[in-house]
Amino acid sequence: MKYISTRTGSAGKAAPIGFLDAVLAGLAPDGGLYVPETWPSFTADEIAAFAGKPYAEVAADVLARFAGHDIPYDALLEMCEEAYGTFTHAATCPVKQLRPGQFLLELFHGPSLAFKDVAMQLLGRLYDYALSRQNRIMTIVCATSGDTGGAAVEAFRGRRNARIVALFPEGRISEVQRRFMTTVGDANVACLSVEGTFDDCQTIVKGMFGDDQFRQAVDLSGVNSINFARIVAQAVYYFTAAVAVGAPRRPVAFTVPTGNFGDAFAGWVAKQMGLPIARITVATNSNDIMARAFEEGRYARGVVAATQSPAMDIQIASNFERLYFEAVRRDGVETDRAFRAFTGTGSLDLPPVALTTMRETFRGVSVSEEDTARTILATLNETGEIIDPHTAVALAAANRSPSVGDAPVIVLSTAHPAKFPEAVEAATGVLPTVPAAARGLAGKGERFDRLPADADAIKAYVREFARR
Ligand SMILES: Cc1ncc(COP(=O)(O)O)c(C=O)c1O
Ligand SMILES: N[C@@H](CCOP(=O)(O)O)C(=O)O
Repeated sequence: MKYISTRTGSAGKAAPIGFLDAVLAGLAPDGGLYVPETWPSFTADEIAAFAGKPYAEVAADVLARFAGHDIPYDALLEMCEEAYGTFTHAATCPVKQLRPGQFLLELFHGPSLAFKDVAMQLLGRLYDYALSRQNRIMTIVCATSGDTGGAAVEAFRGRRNARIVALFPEGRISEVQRRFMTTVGDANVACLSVEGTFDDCQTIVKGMFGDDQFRQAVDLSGVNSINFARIVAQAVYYFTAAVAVGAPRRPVAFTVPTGNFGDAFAGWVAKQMGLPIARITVATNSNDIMARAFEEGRYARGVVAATQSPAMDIQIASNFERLYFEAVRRDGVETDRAFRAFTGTGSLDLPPVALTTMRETFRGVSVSEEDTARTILATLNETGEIIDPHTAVALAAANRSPSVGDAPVIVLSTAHPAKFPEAVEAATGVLPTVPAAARGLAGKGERFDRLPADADAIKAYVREFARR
């Protein structure tokens, strides 16, 4: 299995590469994102056979379709078993019924209490596998609106073959999110509070990949959802959840709280692989670029607003480029043109045929702050569940969306409410119970630096860190 860039055929000319090379590369040298040359698939019988299997086995089966000959199956299975052994729930990502036909997929039982752990715990092990064989130490730089950073720090802290720098937007993430990153003492971890938005951090990280000299000097890698392994690992829970509620015998629908569009795109990947997904509802807060794109046919950047679901305060959704590439029939030259134009003007009109293709799977719903808070309260009153504000955005969107036939709706619950105690308390008057992973964070000393959103200053910081 080879991987190509979404800008394949453009002047940048990125050559097809294998799975592990694509994992370590982050962004392609032409600025595009890696996708497999063809999408592998499962038969309905193979999908049905996932029912009742341990999560780690399903993960290894899905990953094996993408890893090709790069990693033997036994090694993959061992990595998956180790990765999901760090989760505190026996089912790893359990499905819980909320109401008739409506389910929550709990993705927050990992070490940093957010869905990012599902992929990141695996990535830590994939990097070890690849880099120890190459006797190489890479520098990972990740941009975070709160959760990717904590999960990445948890996954890579103390590893010999990687060092990690997490950039987070100053004052725009919750205290618990920040402490998951800043309270670890490991020498291979650095955290940087950036005076800007998540979009500023993400643009700076992408710019680093475009700077050949810098990329080589620090041996740069990226674990944001630009990394294709993140997407594959996140596709796994679409299979396990769908099978738990009756797929492939019947189609299912998903509602996904969305920022960078990695998680929703992972659902699209599962559909490509044969999972009968009737619809993926993309739920956003008031940073609604993705909801507007599907509803209005125009992908247009707005100004980032701070909300009670801060991890979704994003106005440039990296993974939309992967969907666009597919919707324009894998025309890399057109994708390159479109996303260069978007970078320049901040807006992109979707070609009608591409929009029609996207709407075969996706619809967008934007949810207000009031509706988010109301949903947290109503869910507690009606079901006894305390949900976090990101999950509430998705649940509010699901409650507002017409059903697709009798397809059950699975709402992705992407973070533990204890990561956002202020928002939960404001909505309900109740503080969520703090799980063991977050206990004691408040009493630990923090270690982070501060810089303006200046690419050169941040590159100099990363260079210095990589030299240590
Ligand atoms: C808790 C939570 N929910 C939802 C999202 C949005 O996911 P994505 O960026 O994959 O769209 C994020 C950030 O990625 C998050 O941290
Ligand atoms: N919401 C994310 C933003 C980065 O998303 P990623 O999936 O591309 O890593 C966060 O919490 O950091």
